[in-house]
Parts: sequence; C-alpha cells; structure tokens
Amino acid sequence: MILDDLVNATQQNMLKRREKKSLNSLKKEVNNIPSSNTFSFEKNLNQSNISIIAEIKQASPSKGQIVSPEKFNYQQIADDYKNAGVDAISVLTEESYFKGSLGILTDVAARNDIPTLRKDFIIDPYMIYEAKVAGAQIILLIVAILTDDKLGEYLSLADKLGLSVIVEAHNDEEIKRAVSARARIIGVNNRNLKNFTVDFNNTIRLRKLVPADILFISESGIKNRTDVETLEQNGVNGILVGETFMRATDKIAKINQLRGHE
Ligand SMILES: O=P(O)(O)OC[C@@H](O)[C@@H](O)c1c[nH]c2ccccc12
Repeated sequence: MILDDLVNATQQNMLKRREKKSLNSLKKEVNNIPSSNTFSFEKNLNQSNISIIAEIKQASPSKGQIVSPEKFNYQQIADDYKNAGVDAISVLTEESYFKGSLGILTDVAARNDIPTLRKDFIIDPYMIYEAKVAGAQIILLIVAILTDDKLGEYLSLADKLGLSVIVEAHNDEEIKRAVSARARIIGVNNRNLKNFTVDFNNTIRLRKLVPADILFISESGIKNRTDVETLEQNGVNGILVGETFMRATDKIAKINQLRGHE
C-alpha cells in the first residue's frame, strides 16, 4: 500500500537529515526563535468566509509531475498566493514522492507573513522541530499513520511550540480518534489514498460526526466554484487546494473564481 511506502521513505529521509543535524541542535535553534503570530491561522479559519489554503506541490504519487521543474518557480507561486490573499500556504516537504523539501518551506516562510503549513508524513518529533525551525505555523498529522499515544504526544509538542495542527482523517473511526485526541482542526482528505478516487460525499458525511466547535477543512480534488459551494453549504471552514492552482496559469484569477468573485 502506498501509505506504507511513503512512511518508509519518510523514515529513511529523516534519518539522513538527523545524521547531519541532531535533535539537540534543532531544539537549540527552536529556543532562539522569537514567539510571534502563533495560532493566527486558527482565528482566521473561524470567520464566516471559507478559508483557502493554497498548496505548493510539483509532483504527487497520484498525478506524477504536475508542473515541469522549469516552471516550478515556487517563490513566484508564493507571491501569487499572497497577492490573492489566501489564508495559508501549504508546502509539500516530502522528498521522494512529492519532490518537496524543507528548503522550499524555509524560503517561502521567510518571504511571507502568511502562515505556512508543513505538508508531510510526520512520524517523529524530530520533524515537528524541523517544521518550527523552517518557519511553519501549521503542521499536518495523519491519523492513519500514528498510534493514539503518538497522536496525543505530537499534538502536545506542537502546542508547546506554538504550532497549529490539522489532524487528517479519512473515515468514521479516524474522526473519532482525532476528536478524542482533542484536535482543534480536523481535515478530511477527499482523495482515498488506496485508490486515489475523489469523493466529496464522504467528507460531507464525516462533517456531521465532528462537533461544531472543531474547525473543519476539506482537502484535495477541489476544482471549481460548484465544488466550493457544495462544501460551503455543508459546514466546511476551509479548503486545501493544490493541483488546480498549480496548473492554473493565472493563479490569482483561479483563486477568485473559487471564491465566487469573478
Ligand atoms: O492537489 P489537490 O488534489 O488539490 O490536493 C491538495 C492536498 O489536499 C493534498 O496534496 C494532500 C492532502 N493530504 C495530504 C497528505 C500528504 C500529502 C498530500 C496531501
């Protein structure tokens, strides 16, 4: 199964980085970061307009190369997202399947005051400290790849570091686990990671299982204004959009179109 391959690759890549920089030296770097702007993303998500998280992603296991490496000018893409006024920028940092890197996240976070999300398969506290050092304000924790103990432990660590967490769930059982772990933000991936099909109905059904005071994000496969209207009508606070924006030549126009401001 693809998720196992992703977790294995993530583990190997992390071990290589940890040989170059120990957990202790990462922790020292974290201590030197001035605290500012923490949790501003959560406050925005709570407002009446649907929030947009725009993703920077050049490749994925389901789509292969989405934009050619020559066209992957991530600083320009980040500027477009900023000019369109998105609420957060998600940056893929997984190296083997998504061709991302922590370097991209670091550059984007340094250039922007918009909150950035480290989009990766977090399986170790080391990766949470890395996210903080890179300048992220948000991390993703995927319920399917974590035990309850680890989910709880990583949520507390993120809180301690001033990082918001989107807890990703796919089915009823994972929603229950996310709620018991006291997630403040739950994200449902519309894409089934086993067969890559996209299904908004699953998201809409799962929304009803999440208490109203937990913020809810719908992730993946969002293409047009009709999709966004469907999600808005079903109590979604924010959407996470990657491929549609990455393929759009005029990203600002595309973002406004999804908002219904044409
Ligand atoms: O490009 P899309 O279909 O708009 O999807 C974006 C985002 O939801 C997707 O990249 C994603 C959702 N959850 C993930 C977990 C890991 C890696 C990637 C993802």
